[in-house]
Amino acid sequence: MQVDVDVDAGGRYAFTPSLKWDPHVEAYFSHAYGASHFSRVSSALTRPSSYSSLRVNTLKTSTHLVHTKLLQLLRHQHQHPPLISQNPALPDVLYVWGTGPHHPSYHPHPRPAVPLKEVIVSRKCAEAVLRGAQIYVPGVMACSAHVEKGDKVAVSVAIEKPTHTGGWTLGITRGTVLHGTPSDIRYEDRHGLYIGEGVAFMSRTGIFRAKEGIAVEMTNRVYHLPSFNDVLEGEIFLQNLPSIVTARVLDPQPGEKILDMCAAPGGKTTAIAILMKDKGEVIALDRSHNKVMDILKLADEMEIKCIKAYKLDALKSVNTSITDENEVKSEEQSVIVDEECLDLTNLQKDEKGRYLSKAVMRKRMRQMRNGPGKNNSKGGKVANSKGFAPNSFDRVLLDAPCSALGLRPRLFAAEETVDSLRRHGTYQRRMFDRAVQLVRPGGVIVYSTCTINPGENEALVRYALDTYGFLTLAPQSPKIGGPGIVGSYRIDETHTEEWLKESEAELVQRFDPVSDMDTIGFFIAKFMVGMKREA
Ligand SMILES: C[S@@+](CC[C@H](N)C(=O)[O-])C[C@H]1O[C@@H](n2cnc3c(N)ncnc32)[C@H](O)[C@@H]1O
Repeated sequence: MQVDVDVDAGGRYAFTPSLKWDPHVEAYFSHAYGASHFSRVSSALTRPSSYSSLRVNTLKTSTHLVHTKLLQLLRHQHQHPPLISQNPALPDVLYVWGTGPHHPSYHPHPRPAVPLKEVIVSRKCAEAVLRGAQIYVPGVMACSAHVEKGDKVAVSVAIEKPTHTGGWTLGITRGTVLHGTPSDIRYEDRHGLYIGEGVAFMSRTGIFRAKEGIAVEMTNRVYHLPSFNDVLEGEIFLQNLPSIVTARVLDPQPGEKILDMCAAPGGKTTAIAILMKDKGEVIALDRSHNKVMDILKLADEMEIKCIKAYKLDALKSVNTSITDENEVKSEEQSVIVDEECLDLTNLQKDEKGRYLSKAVMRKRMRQMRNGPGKNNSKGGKVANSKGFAPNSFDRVLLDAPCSALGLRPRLFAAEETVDSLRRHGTYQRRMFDRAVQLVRPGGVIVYSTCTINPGENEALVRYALDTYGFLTLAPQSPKIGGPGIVGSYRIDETHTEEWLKESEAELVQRFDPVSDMDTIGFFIAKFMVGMKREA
């Protein structure tokens, strides 16, 4: 009989990650948070939250009913089912509690002195595994020789390292053989980066030959978070607590017209529509075709009718030349055409019988090809929009694309520099300008991000209030997060980034990964729009 043995000499098989930052970014964040608090934030980011929050689709069911169904399901699946709890401030939300960190014991090879069988996964794969996922084929980078289906394997993570040219790389050729000895690739680097033990679902050869599928099923994890794939589809949505709060802060009312400027995959869009009891109009934009498809799919699953999703660059969302602000330009019908299979040697004719040049033929094919191809587009119908007339929305949500430095668990952050963080800020200000144009006087704008970077949060609020005299910060309900950051930071001789004034700090919500709420890092600001004057 094989026994669990703690093979962990010297903490090699522990999980004790530490997040590396660009030194200038670290200095900037240490100034904003204080060095010791930032060090705790940095460490909290490497762990998943201790619970998953589920938002109930109250159009289809009730929180009580979902609670009962989940209890049954979890009791059926687990010997010690996870705890489920509720927050009185958020009646449509259930928390399902995970456990960890655990210290798995790894099974040694049956023959003494033969090293453990091991698998190294990519950093992104490991982050998903820490959130409860299994290991899929593309995530495996290296594997011991002779791993067979059913073998137990110790799973560690390879994290990016700097290249000579200033970039970052995992530095492992996919398919590398591991010997379990110090001569192995990244042997020292993986010390303290073991995320658990699993059972190989395929042999080593299968793992590197297959294109998809589960490669390793995790059986013994550092963190246990229940997975809700395909569970109560359409009735629940797995969503971070601050995102749930954001939709409530927007406070959409039935019958209103709402714009969600950066909407995919539709978590907040659907939350907004449910709060409106599916009455009114929620316009959801995203610039990616596939992501608009995701919004439509989610709305369909949840049986929500009031959402209209369009593929549109939010920077081009203001159209001063149209009066019918919902006018739709065209519908892209999915046609799957594989360019490589089309014979470009046979010249084709246009509608008037003229021969087309190869360049025109290629362009036409590209336009037709919505199936999986070079643009990776999913098949399906997505509407384009010409944009919307100024002042045409009661409320606008700008859940901006951002550096995402609040997302957890995160095992690598050093790719962001002070310059790249500033570029996010510039992009967000341009988007915010469009939000200001599109909302009606008397309306509301909510701005949110999932980053801990004050340059994308408090600095945006400073820009908004200093640029648009008709905007004021509005109190938020529910208020679960903490205050914003007050002060400024001198980035260089020519540029100082200004954050909030004392009187403004309590009006925004900052979700701190270190706080008792144990959430992702997140920021919400709510603006009331007065009578508009030119900025
Ligand atoms: C933070 S995510 C939005 C998450 C979403 N609000 C939710 O809660 O499910 C940001 C989204 O902005 C989209 N995006 C980025 N730039 C954009 C642009 N210029 N116009 C429209 N969408 C954009 C990205 O494709 C991404 O889906």
